[in-house]
Amino acid sequence: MNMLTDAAVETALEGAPESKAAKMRGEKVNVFYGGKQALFDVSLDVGENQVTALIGPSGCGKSTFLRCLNRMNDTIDIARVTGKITLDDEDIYNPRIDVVELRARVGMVFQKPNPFPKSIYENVAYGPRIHGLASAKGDLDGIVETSLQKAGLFNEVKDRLHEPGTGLSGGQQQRLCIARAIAVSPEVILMDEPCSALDPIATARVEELIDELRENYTIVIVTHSMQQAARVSQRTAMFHLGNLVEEGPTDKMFTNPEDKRTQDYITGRFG
Ligand SMILES: Nc1ncnc2c1ncn2[C@@H]1O[C@H](COP(=O)(O)OP(=O)(O)OP(=O)(O)O)[C@@H](O)[C@H]1O
Repeated sequence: MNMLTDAAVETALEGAPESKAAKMRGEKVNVFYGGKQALFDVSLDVGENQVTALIGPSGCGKSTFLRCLNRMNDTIDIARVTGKITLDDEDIYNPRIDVVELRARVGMVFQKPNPFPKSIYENVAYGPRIHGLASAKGDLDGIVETSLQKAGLFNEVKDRLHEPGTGLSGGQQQRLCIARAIAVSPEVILMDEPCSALDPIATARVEELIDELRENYTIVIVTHSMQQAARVSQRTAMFHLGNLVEEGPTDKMFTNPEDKRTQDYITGRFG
């Protein structure tokens, strides 16, 4: 006899740790900087419309893995990547892939807010303009406004769109960088310690924003803050010395990890 009614199954599934279809997938990824290997056979799925946090002690390879996801490691002469990384099942290291287009689909937000030395408007308009996403000035205005709105910044800057982006506070500058990433309609947003230069209030604002953004985007975030990983992510991946130690639902990783290294790291015994 089937003991579970449909409603009970639904409830059980709702309560189950979120495991979503992979938007991106790394398979046996190795990265070398010259003769030094920084990642060893890392296989990790990035679920669609969720936040995946990459954690682990300094130098364990979190940023290196993140940079593989939009081929930012290509910009480092001595870096060499082997293995396979897919976006919607397409190999992003295939020579036919247009890297500029890839980086529009897989955008990036860096540790230190880095607005261009241009107006707030131009910071956001630049990407859509070079990617030909707006055919008329009105379209571009619309993209700029929507992107700033999605980044939770529009109300704060709507009266000074033509003033320099560098004149904003650190937290506002980081949200401007998020608006700039959103403006080219990415599918995935990579964030490398996006709050490390921000004060607690600006951090809380960006964390709220990350939570809102996952409805429409897939997000991968590198963070040194265990609290941040616990607050914003649904999945967490723990790295150590270039290896992926384990990955799983964030709740489980922080309450009942499988590996002693994860346990030691989250309880502050090393790192
Ligand atoms: N451009 C580079 N050239 C040479 N070695 C590098 C380069 N970038 C990273 N590495 C090395 O690769 C390893 C992994 O570095 P990575 O920056 O990915 O670690 P991380 O976990 O993000 O560290 P952190 O938390 O300190 O930012 C380290 O040993 C680092 O020294």
